[in-house]
Amino acid sequence: MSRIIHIAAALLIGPDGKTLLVRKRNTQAFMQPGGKIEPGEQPVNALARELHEELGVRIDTAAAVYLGAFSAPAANEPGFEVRCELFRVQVEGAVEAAAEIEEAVWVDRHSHAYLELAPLTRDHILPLYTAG
Ligand SMILES: Nc1nc2c([nH]c(=O)n2[C@H]2C[C@H](O)[C@@H](COP(=O)(O)OP(=O)(O)OP(=O)(O)O)O2)c(=O)[nH]1
Repeated sequence: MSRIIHIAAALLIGPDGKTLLVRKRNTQAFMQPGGKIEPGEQPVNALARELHEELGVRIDTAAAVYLGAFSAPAANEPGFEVRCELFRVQVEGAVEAAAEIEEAVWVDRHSHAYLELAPLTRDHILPLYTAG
């Protein structure tokens, strides 16, 4: 039976409609900003905490739109599945890669073709973004 990692993550949309992907230190694949939900923590609060730690972004949790739960093989932990509570979050100001984020890139519907993507992002979240 596969082991499950529960995360909260963002489909983060910038002022020009592009979406943000991040790559963590010592890893290759780009993925959604976000991270693990701590015991007893509401997913949207986990998301707000992670976005602040990783990108210096403060979000209004009431304005985050819940898009559903999505699962895929975990990118950086072989044998694990990631289960993601996904929220659409609009940001207006600048974002700044911090903590374990090595790189953050804004992509549009066409410009992500050359990036190595985590399965969840590649198979579920970017298709949702592209269709939207
Ligand atoms: N944040 C995030 N993690 C993802 C995505 N896709 C995916 O497979 N994962 C995996 C990578 C990791 O195995 C796990 C998230 O763990 P993490 O270590 O980044 O989370 P965290 O920031 O809470 O870290 P920590 O508390 O363990 O330090 O989920 C995604 O789109 N976003």
